[in-house]
Amino acid sequence: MDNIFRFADELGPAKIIHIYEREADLKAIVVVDNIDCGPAIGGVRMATDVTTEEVFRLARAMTLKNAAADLPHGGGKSAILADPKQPLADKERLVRTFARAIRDVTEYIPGPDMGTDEQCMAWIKEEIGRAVGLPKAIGGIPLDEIGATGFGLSICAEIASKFCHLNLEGARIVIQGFGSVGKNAARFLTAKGALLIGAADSQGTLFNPLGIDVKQLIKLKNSGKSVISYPQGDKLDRDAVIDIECDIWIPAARPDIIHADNVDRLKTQLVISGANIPFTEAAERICHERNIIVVPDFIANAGGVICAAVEYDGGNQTTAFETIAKKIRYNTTLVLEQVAKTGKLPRQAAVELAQRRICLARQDI
Ligand SMILES: NC(=O)c1ccc[n+]([C@@H]2O[C@H](COP(=O)([O-])OP(=O)(O)OC[C@H]3O[C@@H](n4cnc5c(N)ncnc54)[C@H](O)[C@@H]3O)[C@@H](O)[C@H]2O)c1
Repeated sequence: MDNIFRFADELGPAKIIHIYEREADLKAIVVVDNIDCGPAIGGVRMATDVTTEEVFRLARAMTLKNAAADLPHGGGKSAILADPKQPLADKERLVRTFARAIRDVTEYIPGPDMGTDEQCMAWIKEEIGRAVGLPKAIGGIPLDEIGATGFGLSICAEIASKFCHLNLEGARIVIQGFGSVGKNAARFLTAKGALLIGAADSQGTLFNPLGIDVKQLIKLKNSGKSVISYPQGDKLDRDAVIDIECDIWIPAARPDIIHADNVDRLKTQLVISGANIPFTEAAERICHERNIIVVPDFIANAGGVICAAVEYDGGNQTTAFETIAKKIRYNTTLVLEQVAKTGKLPRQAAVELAQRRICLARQDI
């Protein structure tokens, strides 16, 4: 038989639950990884092909992200094994059945993730009284609409740029992935004086060394078009975004985009990780050796979950922005100071920061 305790280590996971509800044909996995800092917050993913191992890895990432952000929350994640594009009435039935099935797992607070949205969270909240990432009408802070994660990335870039003697005013930025995270990172960074010179989506790359009008590009994207429909500038293929020389490169698309075989193509001083695990371990190490600072995902992109935690605590949008700025400013400084002092990899310094906070929380129990 499979070793069901194969993931167990000093942090968790506290619980792995497999749910099968025959009548609704619900198949789901819940991993509550660590609750030393408080009840676990983590998204509900809906996809047909998620494995227990993947849910565990995502839950562990939330443990580190929430602890690093010093939130009163542990890490968890869940998955409903189903097609997220099924008819809405069927999706609602499934999500509500899932909610009722986790009613007593009170140490897990569900949030939105790939394949679920604020409407799904509203159904869960109605069933069991707990969920984050809710619609505005029922007290939620619309984190994608306000650009919570992109805002956090801009704060992170502001601090990190000082560690590579870069002036954000006039800094050339390139963004891979122009969705919710990428668009808002561009919006907040250009408001601080940076110049967007490259942006890519799944259709291709737009390059304009003179600068791209971010408002116009966002309007174009929101109307359903690709970045390559922007009138001025060169239109290149999708992965050409990796080759554009710039000061700050922001991955905001998918995991494992930069690896040992393509990392040498990057010509930048600073990487602010918007996507989750956009660089492989080897690529992060190579960047470190080449003096390119790569700020780890769970430090840079914590804006969304910080916003969710503020919402859970009854706060509003203003409090969310203030809290994101304060926490990301503080953590980016702590991590990069450690790197400068010890020569450690930024990810190692960030993991140690998260682990220290979990240890402290344990002592308080
Ligand atoms: N939304 C959040 O608040 C949040 C928080 C933390 C982490 N993340 C992570 O950030 C990433 C982006 O999230 P999002 O919410 O912006 O998603 P999104 O779906 O809104 O946008 C993704 C964008 O990436 C583009 N893309 C996909 N594959 C690409 C490729 N190979 N090359 C270039 N562009 C590509 C898509 O065309 C799209 O423009 C994901 O990895 C997500 O897990 C999101």
